[in-house]
Amino acid sequence: MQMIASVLGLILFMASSLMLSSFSGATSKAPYLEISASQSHYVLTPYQSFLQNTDQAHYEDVNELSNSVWQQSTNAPHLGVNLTQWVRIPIQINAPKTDKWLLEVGWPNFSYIDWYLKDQATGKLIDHQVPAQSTQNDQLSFPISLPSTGSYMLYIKVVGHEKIILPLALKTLDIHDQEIHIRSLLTGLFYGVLCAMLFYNLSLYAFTHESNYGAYCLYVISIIFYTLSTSSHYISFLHGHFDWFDQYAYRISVPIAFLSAAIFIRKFLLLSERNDATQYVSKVAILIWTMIFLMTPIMPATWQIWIIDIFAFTSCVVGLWISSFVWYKGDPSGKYITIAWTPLMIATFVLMMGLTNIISFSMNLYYLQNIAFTVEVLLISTALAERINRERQEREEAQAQSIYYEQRSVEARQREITAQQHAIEVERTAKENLEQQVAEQTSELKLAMYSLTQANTELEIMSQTDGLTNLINRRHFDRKFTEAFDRAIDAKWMMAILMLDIDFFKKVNDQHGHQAGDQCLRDISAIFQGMTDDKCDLCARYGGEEFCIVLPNRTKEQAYDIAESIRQAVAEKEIRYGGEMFHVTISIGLYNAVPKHHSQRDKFLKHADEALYMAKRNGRNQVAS
Ligand SMILES: Nc1nc2c(ncn2[C@@H]2O[C@H](COP(=O)(O)OP(=O)(O)OP(=O)(O)O)[C@@H](O)[C@H]2O)c(=O)[nH]1
Repeated sequence: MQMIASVLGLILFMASSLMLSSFSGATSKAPYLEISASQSHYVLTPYQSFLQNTDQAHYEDVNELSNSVWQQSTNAPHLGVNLTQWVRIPIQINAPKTDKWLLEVGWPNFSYIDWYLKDQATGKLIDHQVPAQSTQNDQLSFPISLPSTGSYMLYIKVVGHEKIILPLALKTLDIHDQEIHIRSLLTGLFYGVLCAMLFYNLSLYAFTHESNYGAYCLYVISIIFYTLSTSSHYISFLHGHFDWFDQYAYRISVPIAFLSAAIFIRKFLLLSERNDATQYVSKVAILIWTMIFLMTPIMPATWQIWIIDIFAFTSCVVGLWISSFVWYKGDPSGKYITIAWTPLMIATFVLMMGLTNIISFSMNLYYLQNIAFTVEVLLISTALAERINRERQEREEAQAQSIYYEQRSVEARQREITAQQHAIEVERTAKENLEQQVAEQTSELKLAMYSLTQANTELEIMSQTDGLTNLINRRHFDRKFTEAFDRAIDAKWMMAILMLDIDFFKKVNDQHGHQAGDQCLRDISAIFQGMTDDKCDLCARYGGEEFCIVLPNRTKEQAYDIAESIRQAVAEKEIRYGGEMFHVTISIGLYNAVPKHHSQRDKFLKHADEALYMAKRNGRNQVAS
C-alpha cells in the first residue's frame, strides 16, 4: 500500500508542477504578440482569443464581430467538438529575422485550416490561405509570410470532426527544419521500437502459441493505432482518404487501446483466477471500454470524448492499483507491470490534464506519452520474457519433480515385484519342501502300510497255520472245509475225507522225548503236504497227533490210493532226532460221497472219524473206509 501511495503522490506532484508552470506562464503575458529580430519561435497561446461554438463560416462575418465576443484563453483553447472554430491573435511586427515563417498547429485532429492576416491600420487583408497548404513533410505546419513592420490581426479558422485544441506557434523555417529532423528521428525510433517488439512477440507467439504473447501483440498494435491517430503521422499518411475514419480515429483508437490493455493485464496477471476485487474491477474495465467502443457510431462526439477522458483518467489510476495490489500480494508479474506502467500512467495522466484544460496543452504531452509507451513496451516485453521463462523453469522443476516421483514409484514397484518374486520363491520352496515331506511321509506311510499288510498277512497266516507242522490249523480248516464243501455241492463233486492219526504216539514221546515227537509230527506233516495237491486239497492238523486231509473231486479209488500211499510213505519214513532213528505208522479213516447239502458237512467228518476208529480197532497202520 505504501507503494500505491508513493505512485499516486508522484502523479499528483507532476500534475501540480505542470499546473503551476502553466499558470505562472499565463500571468506574464502582454496584450499582443510582438515579433522582432530577437526570436525565431513564438508561442501564440497567451495572446489567443476565440469564438466558442460559433456557426460563423466566413472571414467577412467574423471580421464584423465586436471585440467583446472574443474570449481570451490562458491555455491552448479547447474549442469543443465538431464545429467551425475561429481564433485570432493580435501581432505587432517589428523587423523580424526573416519573412519565411511557419504557423504550427500543435493538434492533429482537424479537417482543414484557413488563416487570414489583417492589417489593423487599414483593416484590409494582406494575406490569406483558404485552405492553408501545409509544408510537404509536416501536415501541422503552414507557411505564412509576415510583413516587415506594423500591427496585424491573425485570424485562424479550424474545422474539425472531433475535439479541437489549438496550441499555436510561429517558427522560422530554419527552426522548424531543425525540429522536424529531430522529430522524425524520434518518431522513427518510437515506431521502430514498437514494430520490433510487435514482430518479436508475434514470432514468439507463432512459435510458442502462448496466449500472453498474442494479447501483448494486440496491445502493441493498439498503441501504434492510438499514437498514429493522435499525431500528425496519421494525417500525413491517411488523412483525406477515409472520411468516415477521419471522424472516428481518436474515438476508436483510445477505447481499443484501453480495452486491449485491460485484456492483456487481466491475462498476464491471471486476474480471472484471483478471488479478490481485481478480478471484478478488471472485468468491469473491459466491459466499460467495450461499451464505449461499441457506442462510437451512435454516441455524439462531445459526449463520447468526455466519457473517454473520464474513464481514461480512472483507468490509469485503477490499472496502477491492480498491478500494485498483485505485486503486494507476492506475484512478481505485478512488480514488472507496475514498473512498466508507472511512467505511462503518469504521462497519460498528465496528457489527460492537458486535454481537459487543467494544464496547458502542447503536443509535447503526446511525445511524453510516446516515450512512456516506448519504455513500457520494452519493460513489458522483458516482463513477458521473464514470466515465460519463470513458468518454463517452474514447468521444468515440476517435470523434474514428477520424474523424481515417477522414479521413486518405479523403484517402489521394483521393490514390490522383487518382494513378490521372493515371496513366490519362498512359497515355491515351501511347497516343494512340503510336497517332498508329503512324498516322504506318503512313502513312509506306504512302507508302513506295506509292513502292516505284511504283518497282517503274516499274522493271518500265523493265525491260520499250525506253528509246529506248518499245516493249516483246526479253526482255519473248518472255514476252508466249509467253502470246499459248498463248492463240491455246487459242482456235484465227489468229496473224500481222510482222518489220520499216529499210532501209539504216546510211546514215541515216552521213548524218544517230546522233542522227538515234535520232529515226528513235522516229518509226517511234510509227507502229507508232499503227497497232496496244495491248490485244491486241504491238509490240516486236526488235533494233537491227528490230521485231516480233504480231497475234492476224487473218486473213491483215487482217494484210497492217496491214503494208502501216504500211509506207506509214513511207515517207511525214517524219523531222526537227537542221534536216534525210529519209524511210526499211521491209521487212516476214509469217507467219500457226493455232498448234497450243507448240513451233511459234520456228518462227513464224523464218518471219516468212524472209519479211523475202525482202522485203529482193526490193528492200526491201515486205511479203513
Ligand atoms: N510230542 C508230542 N506229543 C503230543 C503232542 N500232542 C499230543 N501228544 C501226545 O500224543 C499222545 C496220544 O496218546 P493216546 O491218545 O493215548 O494215543 P496213542 O498213544 O497214540 O495210542 P493210539 O492212538 O491208540 O494208537 C499223548 O501222549 C500226547 O501227550 C504234541 O504236540 N507233541
